[in-house]
Amino acid sequence: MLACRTFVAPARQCLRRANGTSRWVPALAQVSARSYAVKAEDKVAHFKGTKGSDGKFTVTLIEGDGIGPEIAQSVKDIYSAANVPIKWESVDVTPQLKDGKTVIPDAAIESVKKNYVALKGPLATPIGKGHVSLNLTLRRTFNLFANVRPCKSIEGYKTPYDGVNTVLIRENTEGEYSGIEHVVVDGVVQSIKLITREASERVLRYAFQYAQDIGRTKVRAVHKATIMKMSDGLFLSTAREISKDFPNIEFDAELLDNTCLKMVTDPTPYNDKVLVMPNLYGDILSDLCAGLIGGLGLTPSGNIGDECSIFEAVHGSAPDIAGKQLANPTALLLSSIMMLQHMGLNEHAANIQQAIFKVLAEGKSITGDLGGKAKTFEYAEAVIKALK
Ligand SMILES: NC(=O)C1=CN([C@@H]2O[C@H](COP(=O)(O)OP(=O)(O)OC[C@H]3O[C@@H](n4cnc5c(N)ncnc54)[C@H](O)[C@@H]3O)[C@@H](O)[C@H]2O)C=CC1
Ligand SMILES: O=C(O)CCC(=O)C(=O)O
Ligand SMILES: [Mg+2]
Repeated sequence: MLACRTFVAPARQCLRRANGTSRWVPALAQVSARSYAVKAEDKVAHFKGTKGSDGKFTVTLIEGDGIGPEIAQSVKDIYSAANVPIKWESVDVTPQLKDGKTVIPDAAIESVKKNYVALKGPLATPIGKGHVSLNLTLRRTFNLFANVRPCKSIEGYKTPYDGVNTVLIRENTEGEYSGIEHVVVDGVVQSIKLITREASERVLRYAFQYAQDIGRTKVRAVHKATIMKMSDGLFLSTAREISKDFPNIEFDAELLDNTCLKMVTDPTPYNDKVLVMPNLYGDILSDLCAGLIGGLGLTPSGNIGDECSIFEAVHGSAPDIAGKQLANPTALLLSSIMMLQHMGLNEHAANIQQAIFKVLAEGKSITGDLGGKAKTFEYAEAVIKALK
């Protein structure tokens, strides 16, 4: 296994060939089976950002809508207190119209391209008329083909399920979220679910490699190829093909509805697996998983591409609690920890992570979604006090 030793190594050096095949897959910071910590031997992944003369990395920050600015402020305060060598480059992603299409401002695109990594708060999408999802646009713009969504029980925070530790990888660029819709005739609309072998292969190969890297022995494809025989059928047959390149990983498949039933009955049989699935299923199932461990305030994610990666919480802009200091910043913080691991800043990641878990386990300064009374900033202050 290739492991890059320096942040500035050329990208190709930092990619590894997947089991003798002709394709290269990124060797990403990994969520280990026990924590969000990167596996020691995989310390530095394919991150290419460079340190400035002040010893700091520049990271693009998209604060987002609704609760976004409040939870982003918590991250900034905690990072500053923990002396994380990062300079934030805040960008505005207010959508612009160009040739009738919604686009993200060039300055934001250039910032992510330059820095290779971004932390992103939630962006709201209007229902029906209005701009397209900027979240999906960002993923497509940077070809962030895999959305890694781990979900792990928080020690000391009791839910009906103990020891949940699921890892879900969602195809992130096409499927039901391709955005191809049109009116056929008045009263009849058509929405295209686009599945390509190329995008399926890319995310599937990533999922098998990811399972191997974090020491999981099984990959399960979640699908509805019984109904969507061609589209999910292609995803599934591609999964079967790719699995042959990973003889040490057991591969099987499960229908999505059955997965939902089993997950809410007993999620622990999923702890030795990496689940991989088309876009929409991953979106829905990751909210379901969040519900198993205490809600959306707790679950992080990483949108991974060959070049750039964008880290964000699973949740949205939470307009019902925005502007009231009621939001739980843990999900964005844990996303930022995935980001630090991706950048090879593992000691800083470990320090902030232990502080978060300590505060959550103590339960004295937790936010309302977890049954506590702390405001967003009070929780952040408690995390700062718990830093080493
Ligand atoms: N990746 C992104 O930026 C995403 C954006 N969205 C957008 O967010 C907007 C709102 O969508 P909703 O369906 O309401 O989903 P949501 O995830 O924003 O909220 C669902 C529920 O979870 C709660 N919640 C979410 N995050 C929380 C946190 N950090 N702390 C405490 N409670 C939290 C909310 O208060 C709400 O009750 C929509 O415009 C949607 O398009 C939704 C999901 C992901
Ligand atoms: O872009 C949106 O509005 C929602 C996206 C979403 O739910 C997700 O990525 O989990
Ligand atoms: Mg979602």
